[in-house]
Amino acid sequence: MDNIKINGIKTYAYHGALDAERVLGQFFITDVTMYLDLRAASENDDLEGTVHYGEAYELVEQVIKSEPVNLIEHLAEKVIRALFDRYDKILEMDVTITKPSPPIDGHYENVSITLNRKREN
Ligand SMILES: Nc1nc2c(c(=O)[nH]1)N=C([C@H](O)[C@@H](O)CO)CN2
Repeated sequence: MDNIKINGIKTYAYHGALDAERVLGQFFITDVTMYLDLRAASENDDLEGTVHYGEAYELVEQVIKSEPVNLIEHLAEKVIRALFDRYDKILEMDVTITKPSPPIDGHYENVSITLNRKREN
């Protein structure tokens, strides 16, 4: 299916299950893939037939900067709900949230979760 991706949205926020994460904060990286029919936009060269990725970006940032939650899974669910509510055209979505530097000892690149959701209504 056609899709629009917004990659590597980097936001400083205070999510996390640990007290230290709520106090110090950290960066969160969000990647969004929105699946929708882009034939109207690609054939008619018209922004009305698609999702304005600049506006979608701002909505995602707004959600990530909103009140802290424990899990990045829950944060991703909030991003998905906000985008589905705002844009009827989106039929399916993948949202990945990455913590580049979580407070976990060890040698690894980062941690991330991905949710895939299809519109239900
Ligand atoms: N599956 C998850 N596991 C953990 C999360 C999370 O969001 N999803 N979060 C934490 C802490 O907040 C982490 O950053 C460090 O302990 C732990 N595990």
